[in-house]
Amino acid sequence: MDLSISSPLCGPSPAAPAPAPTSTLILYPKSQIFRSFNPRNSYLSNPLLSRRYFPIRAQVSDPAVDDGFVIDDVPHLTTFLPDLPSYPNPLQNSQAYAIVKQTFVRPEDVVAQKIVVQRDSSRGKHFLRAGPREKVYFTSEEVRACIVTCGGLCPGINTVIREIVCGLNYMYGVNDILGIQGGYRGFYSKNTLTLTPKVVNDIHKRGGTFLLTSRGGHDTQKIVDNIQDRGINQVYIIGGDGTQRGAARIFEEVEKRGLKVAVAGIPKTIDNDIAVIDKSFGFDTAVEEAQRAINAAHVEVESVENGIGIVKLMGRYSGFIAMFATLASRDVDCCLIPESPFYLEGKGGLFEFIEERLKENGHIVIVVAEGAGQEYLAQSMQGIDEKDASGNRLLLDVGLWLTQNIKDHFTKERKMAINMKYIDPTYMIRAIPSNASDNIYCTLLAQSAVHGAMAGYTGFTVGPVNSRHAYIPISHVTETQNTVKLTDRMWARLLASTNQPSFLNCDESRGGKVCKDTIDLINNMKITSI
Ligand SMILES: Nc1ncnc2c1ncn2[C@@H]1O[C@H](COP(=O)(O)OP(=O)(O)OP(=O)(O)O)[C@@H](O)[C@H]1O
Ligand SMILES: O=P(O)(O)OC[C@H]1O[C@](O)(CO)[C@@H](O)[C@@H]1O
Ligand SMILES: [Mg+2]
Repeated sequence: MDLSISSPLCGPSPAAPAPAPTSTLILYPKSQIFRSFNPRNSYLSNPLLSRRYFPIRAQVSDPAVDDGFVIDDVPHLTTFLPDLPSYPNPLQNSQAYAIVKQTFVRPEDVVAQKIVVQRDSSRGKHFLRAGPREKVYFTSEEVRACIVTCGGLCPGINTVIREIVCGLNYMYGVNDILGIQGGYRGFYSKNTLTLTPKVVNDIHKRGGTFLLTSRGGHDTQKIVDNIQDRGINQVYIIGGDGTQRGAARIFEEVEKRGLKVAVAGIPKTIDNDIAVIDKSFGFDTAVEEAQRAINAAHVEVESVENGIGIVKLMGRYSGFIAMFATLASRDVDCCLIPESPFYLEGKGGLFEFIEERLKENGHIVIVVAEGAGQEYLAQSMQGIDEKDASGNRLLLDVGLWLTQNIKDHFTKERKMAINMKYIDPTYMIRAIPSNASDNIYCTLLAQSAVHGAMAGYTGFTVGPVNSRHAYIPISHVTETQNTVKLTDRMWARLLASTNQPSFLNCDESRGGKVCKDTIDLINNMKITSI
């Protein structure tokens, strides 16, 4: 099979290398795009304009080729429906876009994942820039779109719903939009809602999700059967890492059945545990709301003698909310997160630190992410191995455990009078409407998703990469979870701001196993000093 490509843009390219077992890499002259494509569609007129390749993760196989410019491309409907007609984007007649210098994103516009580079560093991974394209693959009349929200709540979900509806209607003249109620199971167990700009007009002022949500219930076959039976051809899926994994299953089944259905994922989670994107929507609102709880705790404990305030925040596996809320507040003496084990007893332990702070300031505020210390708790509590309907581990309540242990230690062992205040605002910080900046973020996300689906992209998650919205292959968003890196400067900033113990120099007698895991982790990162 002749894999050489003649591309008018850059002249005859060097013969492509022998095809790799899974995908073939086409090497273009310097600074051109490296793409991989499925040998099935080996003919490419001009890869910058043609969509006829199967974009799998591109990898540069020949370091001699130079700058390692790689695109992590997203699937397009014409990948498996090669004869789909395209149409001029109606935005070219839109008065709103009339004076925009460059209305449409060019096919070669990409967003770099790495922006801190050295002169000779590899250019690395790039994603397609989000935004309207010159050509669309749906007429306004043929679009039958649906929106579904899954998983835990997060500020801004209703704004995303609203802006998908308004974006489809105002920008693309789409009038047939369905709301799937109650998460994934709603596809096959609930009636749909008809969504119009009027119906969703003010939902962004309320927290929660206008469409209801759920966990569990993802039955790919039943969901795609329902999409097919209802004649739905655009699916907007708002949810976290679990939801995006479900969206990837739906995309794969749609492609297997050869259906003209664009599947667009919009990442959502209060925990900010989704990889690749800068941060998830609603996160800033949640951090802002957490300030109220931390401030209340600080006021309470500084008004009494030996006041000990504990505030538990969301964060099942990732401690971003606790970390950023601590950094924003500056009234926090110690921040405990799932990624950084801690221990209570003995030298360097939490009890020792609390006593020092009480002597020094007369009060202390501790912020703890709900997922912190779970292994440690399990050693002293009847560990539960229960999971929620989606398979997420159910947590032991670290807030109450910590409160009880601190109270016992100081009143019974140290015979010290303390004033303990425990505040648990977890659900309060995720059930509120999004703030102004998150509302704007949600609007950009929704519009990017609409532009992408109308342009025929599918199997993508949309989100900001270095502040520029991009289309990311869903599978790459769910490959890893976004967690706080103890070796990052941000965590160092936190430790410097609270001056809390690092809890890394402990021995076997005091939960040494937990700390040993951390030391192993740090050693594996080849960190020479703590
Ligand atoms: N691996 C998977 N494959 C298919 N569907 C999945 C998968 N993981 C989760 N889901 C489905 O996605 C939906 C939401 O998942 P989950 O409850 O884990 O919340 P989430 O999307 O991770 O959001 P959050 O973390 O913010 O609560 C559920 O309906 C669940 O059944
Ligand atoms: O929404 P549920 O089922 O109560 O689960 C709570 C979990 O959801 C999240 O808010 C998001 O995953 C976690 O922070 C929290 O642990
Ligand atoms: Mg999740």
